[in-house]
Parts: sequence; structure tokens; C-alpha cells
Amino acid sequence: MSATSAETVPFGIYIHWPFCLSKCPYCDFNSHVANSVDHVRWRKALRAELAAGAARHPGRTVGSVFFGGGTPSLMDPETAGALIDDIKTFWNVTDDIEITLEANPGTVEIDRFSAFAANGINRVSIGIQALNDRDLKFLGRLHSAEEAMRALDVATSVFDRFSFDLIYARPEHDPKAWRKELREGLAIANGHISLYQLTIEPGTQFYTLHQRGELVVPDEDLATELYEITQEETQAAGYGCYEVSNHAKPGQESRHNLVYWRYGDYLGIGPGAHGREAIIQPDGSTVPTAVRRHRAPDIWLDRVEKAGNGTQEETVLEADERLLEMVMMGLRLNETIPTARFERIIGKGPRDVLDNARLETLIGSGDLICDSAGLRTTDQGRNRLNGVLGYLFDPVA
Ligand SMILES: C[S@+](CC[C@H](N)C(=O)[O-])C[C@H]1O[C@@H](n2cnc3c(N)ncnc32)[C@H](O)[C@@H]1O
Ligand SMILES: C[S@@+](CC[C@H](N)C(=O)[O-])C[C@H]1O[C@@H](n2cnc3c(N)ncnc32)[C@H](O)[C@@H]1O
Ligand code: SF4
Repeated sequence: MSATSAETVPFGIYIHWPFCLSKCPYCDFNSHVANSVDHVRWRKALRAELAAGAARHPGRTVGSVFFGGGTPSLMDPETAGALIDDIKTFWNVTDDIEITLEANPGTVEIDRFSAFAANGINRVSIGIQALNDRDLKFLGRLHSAEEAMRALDVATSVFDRFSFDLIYARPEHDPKAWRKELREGLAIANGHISLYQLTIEPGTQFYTLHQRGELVVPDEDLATELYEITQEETQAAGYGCYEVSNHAKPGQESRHNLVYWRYGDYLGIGPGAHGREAIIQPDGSTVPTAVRRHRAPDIWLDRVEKAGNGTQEETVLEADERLLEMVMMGLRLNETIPTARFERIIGKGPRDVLDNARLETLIGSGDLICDSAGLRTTDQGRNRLNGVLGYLFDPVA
């Protein structure tokens, strides 16, 4: 028997709504601008894929549901409501289940917050991105700073919990201006805030501009300065950095995202959604499987209508892939990956499965800590996580 107690992570459900009013120039998420959307048809298809997922995962207890996108605040509130009702019919849910909706701060969406709350949403994550009109315009956003404030006001009155996103390290981002904007943001935050450095993703409009030299992002020194300001201001406001880009007051962490980072199981529904599922075998054992749905909305819809699910690929996750994913996700957090998690995922402790020589090097350089509790990064290691992971797992390092 293991010396550590078993780890349990609640089951999560992700539901993807792929449509947006316009495509932002930095965004490479699975989002599409459609002339019209047949809401009844989409509701039916999402419910069908959810039911198919439920049949494969009886007896689980759901701790979180996340409606992401795209812009899920554009879905009919009744669609969210029907899916939430289905979830409660198919499974037990925890008493404190977290049900998050990603929302854009447009007028249409804000006016529907109450309807979403009445249909079971209890947390919103709002894509504010910037708190001044000039930068909102640069980011291709349809909302103004005033609308952003209104969205936060309405969210405060309608939901117990909400979070919002800001994107920093914009071109020529002035450190003083970022400190001021962030302080302003923290003053209206309600326990959780996501702060992302602008990344130039292949296939986006910004990528093309960047390639042509027409968009220049902050160099390493400026990016580091902006990152340090972010850490100082969030800490001063009591918002601990619990994940690389996520800050929360104690107890306000996003439970759904913690399922991913703690390498729990989750079901993904809708175009392009991914899941990590423990598929039950005839003998009662389970096989850890990565599931991916078709990305293109019309192909996904067609597949669900014909076959009952829009699955494009199911891949059994071998022990080395599970180890890599679990460590990559877990080291993002400001907490130890417990030895019990290594045992849950691969049946052995960290020292038994990781390259001990490389581990020692990373412990010696002050990047990692590995003790009887498990494995974690230091602050330094988390700041250069890609390098740390590259070294730990590179087959030829
Ligand atoms: C990474 S952002 C985080 C947003 C916000 N800052 C928060 O804390 O909730 C969430 C986005 O990731 C993507 N996403 C999350 N879980 C997913 C899943 N299981 N399958 C596909 N995409 C997913 C979706 O595009 C979703 O809108
Ligand atoms: C799927 S997106 C947004 C959901 C919602 N439609 C919105 O726009 O508010 C989740 C979050 O990822 C962040 N994000 C997306 N692309 C990014 C990029 N290239 N660089 C930095 N952050 C990005 C944004 O903060 C965004 O709110
Ligand atoms: S950032 Fe949000 S609104 Fe903009 S294209 Fe991406 S998903 Fe749509």
C-alpha cells in the first residue's frame, strides 16, 4: 500500500461554443464568425454529445462545468440551462459545483447575465483585455472601456463569483501605464483575475503583421519588467499567483482549470473540445484516453447529427505521455505535485519515473524541489518553465 493517501480530483465538463461576432487579430482559439446560427439545432447537438459522454462515464461526481469559446455568452441562456439540467440528471454534482460562462463585455451579453444566472451559471469569466479605448481598438475588440466597466458592475450584482482577463505586454507597453491600469483592474476585481502576456500565434492577423515587421512586441527586458510589475501589484492586492497567468484570493481559484492543472478527468463537448477520459473497459478497469472533437463547426454538427458524437480522434495515453502531461500541467501551479498524483497517474513516485540526473541538475540550479511531498518549481523555475520542462524531458539532453 502507498504511504501517501489517494488523491481525488472532481470530474469536470467543458462545453465549447465556437461562434463570435468578429475575429480578434491575436486569437487562435477555435472561434468562427457565422452569419446566422440555428440555436435549436445547436442545442440539440450539444445535448446529444453530452448524453453520449454521460453514457460512457456513469457514477461520476461533477465538480465544475465550463462554457468556453468562442463567445458562449452569445448562446441562448436556455441552451446553457438545458445542458446544466442534463448534467444534473446524468450525474451527482458537488454541493459547491462551479459553473462558469466565458463572456464578452458587449451590451447583448451584459443584458443576458441575469438570464444566464437564472439558468444555473454561477460564475462568469469576462474578456476585458484592456481598460482603455485605444488599446481595445488595437486588440480589435468590439467593446469600449466604459462597456467593460458596466459588464463588471452587472457581474457584481448578478454573480457571487466572477473573473476577468487582461492582455498585457502590448506593443510599446509603458510600464507606468500598465501599473496604473492593473491597479485599476485589481480595485474592481472580485477574487480572481487572469493576466496574459500577448503572444503572437501562427495563423492570426497579428502573426502576419509581426512577420512583416509592422507589429513589434516588447523585448525580453521590457516583458520582464511588465511581468515583475504584474507580480508586485497582484501580491500587494492579495491576489496570489496560483498559476503562471492566474491570480486569486485564497479559495477563489478556478476549480475547473484546476482539474486540468491537477490532471483530473474531464469530458469535452462541442467543436474542437478536448477531453481526458478514463474509459471503462468490459472488465471494469479504465484506460486513460485523450479525446478530440472535430474543430470545424459544420463538420462537428453533421457528425453529431449522424453518429451521436463529433469525435475526431481518441488516443490511448501511454505512461510516458501521461507523465509528461501531468508534470507540464502541475508545475504551472504554485503548489506541489503530490507523490499521490504520480501514483494515481503512473503508479510510481517522482524519483522512480523522472531522469534522476537531470532532476538533480534542476534542483541544484534552484529551479525544482523534489522531496517526500512531491515535485514543485521554485519561483525562478516557474518563470522559465519551458526551459525546465525542455531539459527534464528532452530525449537527447
Ligand atoms: C485558456 S482560456 C481561460 C479563460 C479565463 N481566463 C479563465 O480563467 O477561465 C479558456 C479557453 O480555453 C479553451 N479551452 C478550455 N478548455 C478546453 C477544452 N477542454 N477543449 C477545448 N478548448 C478548451 C477555450 O477556447 C476557452 O475559451
Ligand atoms: C478563448 S479566449 C476568450 C473568450 C472570449 N471570447 C473573449 O474574447 O473574451 C480566452 C482568453 O485568452 C486570452 N488570449 C487569447 N488569445 C491570446 C493571445 N494571443 N495572447 C494573450 N492572451 C490571449 C484572452 O485574454 C482571452 O480572454
Ligand atoms: S478573443 Fe474571444 S471574441 Fe475574440 S475571436 Fe477569440 S474567442 Fe472570439
